[in-house]
Order: sequence, then C-alpha cells, then structure tokens
Amino acid sequence: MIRFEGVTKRYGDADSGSADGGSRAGGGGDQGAVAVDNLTLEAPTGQITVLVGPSGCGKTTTLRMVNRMITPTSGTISVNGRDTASMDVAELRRGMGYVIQHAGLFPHRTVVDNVMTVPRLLGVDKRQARARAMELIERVGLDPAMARRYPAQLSGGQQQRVGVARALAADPPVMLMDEPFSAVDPVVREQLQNEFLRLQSELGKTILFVTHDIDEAVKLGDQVAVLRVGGVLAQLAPPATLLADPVDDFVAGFVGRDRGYRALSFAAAPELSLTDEPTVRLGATAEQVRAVGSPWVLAVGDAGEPVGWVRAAAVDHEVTRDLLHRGGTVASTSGSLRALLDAALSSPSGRGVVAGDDGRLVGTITAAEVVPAIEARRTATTAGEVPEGASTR
Ligand SMILES: Nc1ncnc2c1ncn2[C@@H]1O[C@H](COP(=O)(O)OP(=O)(O)OP(=O)(O)O)[C@@H](O)[C@H]1O
Repeated sequence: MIRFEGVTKRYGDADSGSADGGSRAGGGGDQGAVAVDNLTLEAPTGQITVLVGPSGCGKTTTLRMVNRMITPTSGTISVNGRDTASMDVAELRRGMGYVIQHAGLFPHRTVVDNVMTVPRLLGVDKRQARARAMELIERVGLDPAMARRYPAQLSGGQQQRVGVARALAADPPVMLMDEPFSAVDPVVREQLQNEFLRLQSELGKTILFVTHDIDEAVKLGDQVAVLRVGGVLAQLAPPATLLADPVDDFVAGFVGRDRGYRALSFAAAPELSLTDEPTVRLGATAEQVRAVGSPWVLAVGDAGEPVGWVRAAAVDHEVTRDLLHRGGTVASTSGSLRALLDAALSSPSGRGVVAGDDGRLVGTITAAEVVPAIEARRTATTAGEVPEGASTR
C-alpha cells in the first residue's frame, strides 16, 4: 500500500528537490505556488488508483513524490508502512516501475535491450535478462520479431507497450504510470487499456496511474482520486460511486454530463429473459431469408456466433458478408446493463444481440425490455440494496 499523509508540495522552496528543476512550463516563475495541498490518500496493494484532474492540478507532482524524483515540502509518503524519506533512493526505485507518456525509450538501444536495462543494472545475467525481456515483450502483446528493432521503427502504441514491458522487467510490486496511453490515437489507446487491464488481472501490481481523461480513469481505476487545481483532493471513490454520487459541482462537471448512462457500465446485466431470434447462416439463400418473415434477419457464422443483421429485401441471391449491416454492438450475458442497452439501441432491427461468453448467440432484447431492469436497479440503489461500486469489469 502507498500512503500519503498530509503531503504538501510547494515549488520554489529551497529544498524543492525537483529532478526536472524549473524546466516545466511555469517553472521558476511559480515561486511558492502550492502544487499539492495536504494530500491524504491510500493506494491499496494490488489495485489501480487513478489520479485525475485538470491540467496543473498536481497529478505528476504527486506521482513523482512517490519515487522521490520530487521531494515533498511536508507530510509523509510510505510504502507498505515504510517512510520513503528514510529509504535509500536506489532501493526505493528498484521496487517501482515508472512509465511515462511517449514511453521514454532509449533511442539507440533495441527494443529487447530497452526492456533488459533495469535487470542488467541490477546485475541479472545477460541471458536470463534477455529471456525475461522476450517473455515480457510477448506478454504486452508485441510480436517477438520487434525485439530487434529500434524505438523509432515502432508505432506510438508499440512504443508504449515496450515502455510497459520495460517497467515490468524487474518485477516491481509498484507501478507509477504518468499518462502512459495519452500520446496514441483513441483506437490504439483502447487496445492498450484493455491489454493493461488483462495484464493487471494476472500481475496484481499496486498501481498509481495519472491521466487527465475521466473516461480512462473510470475504465481503469479500482478507485479514482479527483484533484482540483491547487492540488486539493476533491473526491476519492470507486468509479461507480464517482459517477452516481459526485461530492460537488466541480466533480460533477468533471465526470461529465452522460454520467448516468456511463454508470450503467458498472451494473452487471441481470438475468433477463431473452427472445429466441430466428437466424440464417452466411451463404443462406434469398428464399431462406424471406422465410424468416422479418425485415431484418440475423446472420450467424459456422459456430453459431452472430455476424450481423441483413436487410431481407437487400438479398438477391445469398447472404454475403458485404450485405451485413455494420455498427451494431453485441452484448454479453456476463456484461453490463450499458452494453445491453447499447446493443439494443445500435441494432437496426431494434433487437439487441446477446451472446454467451463462448461467443454464440443466446437471444435478443429490446431497449424497452432493458429499461425496467435499469429502473429496478435505480430503485434498489436508492434503497441502498445494491453494493456501491459493484463492477463488471
Ligand atoms: N518544477 C516546477 N517548478 C515550479 N512549478 C512547477 C514545477 N513543476 C510543476 N509546477 C507547477 O505545479 C503545478 C502542478 O503541476 P503538475 O505537473 O504536477 O500538474 P499536472 O496535474 O500533472 O498537470 P498536467 O496534466 O498539465 O501534466 C502547476 O501549477 C505547475 O505549473
């Protein structure tokens, strides 16, 4: 567990101890400005704690005080009960992986050499360090063939994966991550986030994660700390609580307008009775499609997996992939209420497709059938019957 106890950072102090000196925007000019104000916070072991807030609210400063790149003006930060101020800095940092935006890779070292850096510094034998590095490269979802490339020969998303692999190489119990996925496009960012969650479910690190993106915070965090400018903690809560019950106007404004809808992500889909949906296989004839007797017909693949809706009137000969309607989402029986509603709303037939965990079609559901479940949940939540923060992640 990482614990901040009354931690304040005021830049411009004689002992500011900032590793990056005054190089940041406003550095040197902000004499005496409070960047973090009396912060008390616990980041539990094995969980992801996200620090989120507007630009300049002290997120990076908070993170860098943990590995002592920045020295707090007052207060204490402890890791598993040990005051970090009394620890040897090298020892402290050995236990902490650090990932930053743009990955911060060494440009003249290959990918595998980048990942091996810390274990080699720690004296791990070269062959062993290389084997471990290759394992991590695969684990973060990179093709092993990329190990011999240089960072400049990788995409931004691939570089970020290398950055994560490098931070994990010494198997540190703690990971400090400063906007690690911000520099890539939204599609790649989502892939990185999903891989990161998968990795964390295997590794169970204690993670402090900085982002300015509330959607990322809510998706990744077991708990989310919202900071306001001046480095004051506005609210610390699990994502579902943050969305359902922001403490004040600042947090409400920061988490955004569609929070009621987004909160449904954290509500597990209840067991609703689904409608049996008649289907056709890819390759079915126009007659078979019309025999279903519905303007929109659901097509399935060989394993019974839904592949898309087809407009019956558009099938002249047979159902081919290019006739399938794009854009409908598929909900999972073990997914969230939001996914169910979204499947219904995005379906051209108005019938949301629901598949089991094995990917096979289970049935369909309309938005009108999902809404009572949402209503029931709201009533139960108001009555205090649903545990807050129930997550379907
Ligand atoms: N070295 C420095 N010297 C003086 N002031 C600094 C220094 N570094 C940061 N600050 C100031 O401290 C405040 C908090 O900065 P910090 O970088 O921690 O915020 P942040 O929330 O990470 O911002 P962003 O999201 O824009 O990266 C800001 O007002 C910033 O200008």
